[in-house]
Amino acid sequence: MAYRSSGTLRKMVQQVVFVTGNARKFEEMTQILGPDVPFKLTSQNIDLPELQGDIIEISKKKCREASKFVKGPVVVEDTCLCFKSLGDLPGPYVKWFLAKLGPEGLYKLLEAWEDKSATAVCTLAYTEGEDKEILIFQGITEGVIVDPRGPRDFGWDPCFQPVGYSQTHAEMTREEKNAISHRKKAVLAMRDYFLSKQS
Ligand SMILES: O=P(O)(O)OP(=O)(O)OP(=O)(O)OC[C@H]1O[C@@H](n2cnc3c(O)ncnc32)[C@H](O)[C@@H]1O
Ligand SMILES: [Mg+2]
Repeated sequence: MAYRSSGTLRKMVQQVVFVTGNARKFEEMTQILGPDVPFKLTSQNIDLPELQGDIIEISKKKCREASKFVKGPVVVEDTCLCFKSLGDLPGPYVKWFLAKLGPEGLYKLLEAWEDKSATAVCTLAYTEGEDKEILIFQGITEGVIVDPRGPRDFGWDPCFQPVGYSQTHAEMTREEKNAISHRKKAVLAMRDYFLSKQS
């Protein structure tokens, strides 16, 4: 626990460690949460295994692994990109597809398919400790896979264009992406959980 000064009151603030090897995830999560958060978020870079299975199962196992290293409240995130025409693949395996094919290759995977729709799914798994329950918070954004446009500094952002927008995630400013993203929805669900615990 940490103490935070709030006016004349001193409130107990829970420390939560975000275990991730991806600095951009932490950066976005911090920006989405803003300054007034019901917990204090720090990050720890531990190389967790890339697991197989469905997304909830993967996220829970990942959280349990992380909780063995962090003695206290911990959160992990797993992000999927699911192509409707491909039966939701690459899904949780998008990291490897992206590493081998790049955003162009992801777009080309759908060349033969008329339906280019895709779902970005952000799953947060949180636990208070190694032997405690794991809670899941999920955020989903619908989009289409397009010929990549915009900067290449974060994952598959250049080839993901959210429904209702003419820009890819990569072409948006960070604020624009954070205002609508899969990550925003999951992070705010987690924040709401902490707020509800406080009241
Ligand atoms: O240590 P962890 O948190 O697992 O970080 P990671 O980079 O391995 O992340 P994942 O296992 O969740 O794999 C998701 C892949 O999708 C990428 N990715 C995650 N969130 C993204 C986002 O909002 N926009 C674009 N690409 C994203 C990420 O760079 C990975 O290549
Ligand atoms: Mg990973």
